[in-house]
Amino acid sequence: MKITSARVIVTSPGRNFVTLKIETDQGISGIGDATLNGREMAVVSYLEDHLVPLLLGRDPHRIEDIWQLLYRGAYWRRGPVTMSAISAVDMALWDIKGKVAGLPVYQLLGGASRDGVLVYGHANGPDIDETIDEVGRYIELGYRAIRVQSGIPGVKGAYGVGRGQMYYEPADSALPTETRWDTAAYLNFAPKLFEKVRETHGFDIELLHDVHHRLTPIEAAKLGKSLEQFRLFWMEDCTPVENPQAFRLVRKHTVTPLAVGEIFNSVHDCRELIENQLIDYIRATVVHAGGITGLKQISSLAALYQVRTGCHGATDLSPVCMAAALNFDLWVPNFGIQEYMRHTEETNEVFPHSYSFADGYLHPGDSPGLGVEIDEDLAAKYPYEPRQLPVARLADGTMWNW
Ligand SMILES: O=C(O)[C@@H](O)[C@@H](O)[C@H](O)[C@H](O)CO
Ligand SMILES: [Mg+2]
Repeated sequence: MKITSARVIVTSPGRNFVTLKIETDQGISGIGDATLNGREMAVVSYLEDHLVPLLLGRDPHRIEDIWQLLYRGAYWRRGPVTMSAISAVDMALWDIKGKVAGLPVYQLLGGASRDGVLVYGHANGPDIDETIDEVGRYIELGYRAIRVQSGIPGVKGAYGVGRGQMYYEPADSALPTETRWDTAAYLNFAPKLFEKVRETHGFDIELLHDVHHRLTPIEAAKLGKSLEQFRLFWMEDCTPVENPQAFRLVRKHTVTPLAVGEIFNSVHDCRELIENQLIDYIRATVVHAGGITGLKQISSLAALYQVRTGCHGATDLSPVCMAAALNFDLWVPNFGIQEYMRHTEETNEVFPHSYSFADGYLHPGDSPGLGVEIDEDLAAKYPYEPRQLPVARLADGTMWNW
């Protein structure tokens, strides 16, 4: 079997997605997600200019060998652009292997370890009352785990608060939107938010919260401590992770479980946090961490330390990534939870898929391969739109972490 073509498709049904399609001499094709939010075209160029020529004529069954070729062969290892490109190739090859075998990819990985994949949805609102109503709506929809984010009085553009219901799209304009950040206001507000959510909705539902890199380690420790009584499933990205040792300080002060890793792109980024048991959930995901092959390396290391997976699943990860993540999640022994931010109808039409939601769980379905396709005619109707993620500044104008 030989790869005869590899094409990059950029489409923007509400937001930008980059998809790689690999075709073979046996008429079987596979697709992979290569979306890097706000930096999409860098990955398009990496794929078209540097990887596609390397793929032509190769045997698509040699997934591991091609992964090693692209990883080692670049000389310049790792980094989000390189690893998103490698991820797309890896996903497309697993898709092809599944289609040849006539099996969903989770069967090739070792089969299902569970009946369904526990997911968490996003409830958010401009203030506490509306956020609490949103949590109620998610409970009615059947969710068992819900991420809660709310607007904060005096903070312009708090992270995680959407402009409409169900969909949250932070990359909202061609040049970054400027938001404000106020740590003191947030630290006062967050415990009040969770107190009200627990008061209204009780303790039977799992609650999660994303701090989105906004705090220093000691502030993060303080927040974790003040939220302990509300028994969060996790507190995410509580402080920037360039220095993993910062998490020692957080850990020393709180038993609120910690989740990190949505911006990681290799097992090496995860190693120090995992080996020192500084986190409870690793958030690396298929599209940014080297595909299913990269994620297998990460989850195997994590399993040794009882760290569980909690793959990133925001809407900037396309349904192709979601399908791959769900095949991985259904198999991976040390699964924790999967993020599930719903895509818009337009996006779902461009990427028809076999995964489905019921009772708080997603299932990848049993279509051969990843269980997702791209409707290329429809995709062509939504041209690329330059969009970047927002930035955040403090009240005095100092640049902060968005
Ligand atoms: O946990 C999450 O889903 C996030 O932190 C994302 O919304 C993140 O901001 C985006 O994926 C950035 O592209
Ligand atoms: Mg996050």
